[in-house]
Amino acid sequence: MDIRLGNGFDVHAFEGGDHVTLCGVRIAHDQGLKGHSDADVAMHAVTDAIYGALAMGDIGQHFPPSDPQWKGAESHIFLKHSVDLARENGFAIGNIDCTIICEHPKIGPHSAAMRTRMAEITGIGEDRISVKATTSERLGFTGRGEGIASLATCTLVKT
Ligand SMILES: Nc1ccn([C@@H]2O[C@H](COP(=O)(O)O)[C@@H](O)[C@H]2O)c(=O)n1
Ligand SMILES: C[C@@]1(CO)OP(=O)(O)OP(=O)(O)OC[C@H]1O
Repeated sequence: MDIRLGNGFDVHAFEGGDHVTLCGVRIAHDQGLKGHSDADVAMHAVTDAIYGALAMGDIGQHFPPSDPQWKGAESHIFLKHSVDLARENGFAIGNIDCTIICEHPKIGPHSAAMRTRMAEITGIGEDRISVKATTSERLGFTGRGEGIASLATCTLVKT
């Protein structure tokens, strides 16, 4: 069986605002995330994990931050592109595991909605999608509340 493993990592800084979007779910917050797109740091990490498993570059190569077309874009566009690319190359997504690193907002109350939204976009079952969170114990840039980091892993299985 041909199984591919991919990983992704992304960081976005906080700026002024009243919400963040994580895994496609809008969460009210006293700050927003800075980015060319909607700055969905978690969905970007998942997207990069899929590109990584395919050995087909990264999100910035497919959607350059210099391209005004992607200004304010919703990140489901990027995730869907990576999923379509996987299918076109004969792969199905086995599973996705995403970790969000921040002190605030608390992710736990939103993780079910995040899994549901990612299942809608990827077309795989929620039982194959994990969204977890951790603080960094107040250490480093996430610990100081300067931004949010996210890690993701995925497997692709040859169909
Ligand atoms: N932004 C966050 C961070 C953490 N959680 C949940 O709290 C648990 C404990 O976090 P520690 O960093 O102290 O290990 C963690 O396992 C998550 O369940 C969260 O929901 N949102
Ligand atoms: C997503 C893109 C789209 O222009 O912009 P950003 O929202 O800044 O996000 P980043 O994680 O820096 O990835 C680069 C770009 O592909």
